[in-house]
Amino acid sequence: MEPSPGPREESAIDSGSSPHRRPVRVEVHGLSKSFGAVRAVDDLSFTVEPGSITGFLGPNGAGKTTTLRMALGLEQPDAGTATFDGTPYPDLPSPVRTVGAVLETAFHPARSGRNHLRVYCRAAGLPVSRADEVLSQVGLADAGRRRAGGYSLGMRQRLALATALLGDPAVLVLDEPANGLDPEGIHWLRGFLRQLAHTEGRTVLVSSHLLAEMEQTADRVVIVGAGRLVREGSITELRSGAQGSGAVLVRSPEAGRLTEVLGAAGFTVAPSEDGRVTVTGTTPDAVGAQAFRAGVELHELRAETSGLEELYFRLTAGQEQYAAAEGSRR
Ligand SMILES: Nc1ncnc2c1ncn2[C@@H]1O[C@H](COP(=O)(O)OP(=O)(O)OP(=O)(O)O)[C@@H](O)[C@H]1O
Repeated sequence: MEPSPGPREESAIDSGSSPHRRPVRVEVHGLSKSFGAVRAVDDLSFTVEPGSITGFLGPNGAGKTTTLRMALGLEQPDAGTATFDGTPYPDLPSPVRTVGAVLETAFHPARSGRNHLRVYCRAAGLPVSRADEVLSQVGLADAGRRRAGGYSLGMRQRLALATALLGDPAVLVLDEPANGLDPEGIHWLRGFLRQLAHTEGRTVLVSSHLLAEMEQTADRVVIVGAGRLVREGSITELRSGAQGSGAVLVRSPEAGRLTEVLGAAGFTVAPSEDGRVTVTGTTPDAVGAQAFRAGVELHELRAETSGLEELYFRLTAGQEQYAAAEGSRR
């Protein structure tokens, strides 16, 4: 958890639908960062829209944390910008009210969760009454008075979320918030993030290296590998291959001619012996249109639906980066 001190403001904040909170769009443009020979983030651009959950997906070492740290002004980029409605984090007039972040969870073990939050309130110039409000928001109203050192991992994650929510921010940036949560905790987190994004209209950016988790939580995903953008789009688009992300499976009694027609039209075609043809980098609509134009009979035409996990691995294959001394960084 990173402190995000802002200017002193003592006005009251309501959770839920605060009048001061307006939708904020996050824009990352051409962001790059190297650590020695490691290009952690490489000319990365994407956007995060209000009212939805965007999953920031990539294998270990893909550059997710570095990107989030740069967006929050904790790391200086070599090039590029990350802005919140056009303003970089360090220039926001009231950062704590605009962006809440959970990057790593560190608490003073002897301090109660409530005290931890009250310290943050004072540092950020927020009314200390916010501590109790956010504790009940994350379901820690009772546990808030106990020592944070005795909290379970799930409770720590909730406390971290509560800290991020103190300023009732329009944007939430969460780095692997489901790490170590049990299935019940993950279920709770999913519902909570949906409430924040879909009901309250906040902009939610959540990083993860697990596609399965994001598939159930996120509306959109930004997939990175080796610091570069490999795919950006909605889960539905990814799943259906509507953006040309997946493979299209076609079956035809004229597979040979179909292969020729599609090949001539510039598609990447892989015929198999049983009359099936796999076309990559396109959509069922485009393949169907070509076949129709050429008068080729089709018996089956569908997006490869089972392959989201496979697609993710394919997109990010071999793109993990491992630092020479992984344990010694940061
Ligand atoms: N402070 C640093 N010094 C040196 N190398 C770093 C530093 N921070 C990150 N790196 C390297 O940059 C690359 C990207 O790391 P980063 O932590 O951003 O990836 P990530 O996608 O968040 O991975 P993970 O899911 O493992 O947290 C890795 O090779 C990492 O070792």
